[in-house]
Amino acid sequence: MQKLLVEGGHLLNGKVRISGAKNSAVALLPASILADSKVIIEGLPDISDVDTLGHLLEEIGGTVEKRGQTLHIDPSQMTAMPLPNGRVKKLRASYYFMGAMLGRFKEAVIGLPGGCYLGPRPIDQHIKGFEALGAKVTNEQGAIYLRADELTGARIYLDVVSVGATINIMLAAVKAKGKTIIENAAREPEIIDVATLLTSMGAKIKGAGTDVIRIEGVQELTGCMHTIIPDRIEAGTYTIMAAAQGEKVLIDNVIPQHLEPLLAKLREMGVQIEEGEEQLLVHRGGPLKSVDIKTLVHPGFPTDLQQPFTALLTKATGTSVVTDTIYQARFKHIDELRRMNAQIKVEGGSAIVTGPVPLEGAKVKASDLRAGASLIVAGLMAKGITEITGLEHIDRGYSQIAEKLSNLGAHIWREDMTEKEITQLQNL
Ligand SMILES: CC(=O)N[C@H]1[C@@H](OP(=O)(O)OP(=O)(O)OC[C@H]2O[C@@H](n3ccc(=O)[nH]c3=O)[C@H](O)[C@@H]2O)O[C@H](CO)[C@@H](O)[C@@H]1O
Ligand SMILES: C=C(OP(=O)(O)O)C(=O)O
Repeated sequence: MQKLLVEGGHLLNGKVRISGAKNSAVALLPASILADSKVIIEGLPDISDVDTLGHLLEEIGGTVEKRGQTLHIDPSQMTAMPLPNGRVKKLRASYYFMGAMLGRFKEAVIGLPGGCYLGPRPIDQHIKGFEALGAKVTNEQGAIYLRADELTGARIYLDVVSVGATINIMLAAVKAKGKTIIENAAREPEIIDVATLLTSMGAKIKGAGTDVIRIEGVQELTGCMHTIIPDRIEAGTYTIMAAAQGEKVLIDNVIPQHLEPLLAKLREMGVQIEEGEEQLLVHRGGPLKSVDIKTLVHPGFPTDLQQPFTALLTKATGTSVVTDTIYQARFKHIDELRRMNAQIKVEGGSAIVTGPVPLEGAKVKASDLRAGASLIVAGLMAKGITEITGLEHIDRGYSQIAEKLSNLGAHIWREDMTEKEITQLQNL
């Protein structure tokens, strides 16, 4: 087991290249199940969620070959192998095996997913969608059993705007008989990316990226090649790091339009940002001003950037109010930031940040992926050394984060934990 050490106070300079999007990758890999021949996905991030999904594809009989950042997936020999336990629990996106296996085999057994604990994360809208398409769905001892004699297109109105439900229903519907309409669909760029892959495979999908998606079922889907979009949350995280501790940082391989709500807030704080076609240049400016943020469904401020942004707000002058309307309890990073001297209180479902305060290095634990990013942002600014444990969360979603930050001039490195430290951590 390892920990991450960050010696704060060093200015960031230079260029960082953004990897492929985690939340696309984790849907694109399961989508390959629907094809009858080889699917090639280029530009994948080097993260443990991708490795885990690759192993799950192998568990059901697929052949998965990694060549650099490209995966060659041969789904032709896959079967409806039940996956009630094991790796499915290591991440959230294993739920996409439900839609993809139901679409191909008309049956699936998938254990309830894991992923970041951000308060309750129900999947009732996924199940409502599968049932509307004709599947019988039961929950037996923590695994979801799905079976259909035939899948038939349906009109499905999502009661909650959900990324996972939108993609999962698309996966199940592309081979259903007739037309499916998903209303009140989520509009994230990752949904468009998955629809692009499915369309290259032969699916007929219109409206991905809007709140009404229309799918005309087809009988066969074939192999294809697809290049993933850049990770807007990773790009946003580095933009926040540059605002926190950068001198002149170029963020490369980014689609600036995907980051508009973040960029607007950073500019409101006084951060100088230049936008190129696929790049952002973040300059060191004067003192930062406090701002309020409220996370919303896309295209609002993304919940996945709330935690790293909260760390940046400790540097801003004044009081900032952070409200997460997607995950009201996504505040596990706050106690850890407080250990580093941050002045933040959670009141009435919002975090209230008072700044500026000089942060101090401390021993802290990442409770989830973006809490980890938040602690790294804080560690870069803090006086002294910050020791971060819980790296398994950070590694789910950030490709080579220590290497990328070291290249920008940060003093950050991994160390093996001693037996004593591991025992102490397990007893926490
Ligand atoms: C793998 C992946 O892509 N993860 C992202 C995805 O998660 P995920 O797909 O799990 O998130 P959803 O968009 O489904 O969740 C949005 C909200 O809807 C609620 N809900 C969702 C489904 C459902 O059936 N019932 C229900 O009530 C959730 O509890 C949450 O409050 O979108 C989240 C919101 O942008 C991001 O934080 C995650 O990074
Ligand atoms: C919450 C996240 O991921 P997941 O849905 O995979 O747990 C995230 O990426 O911030």
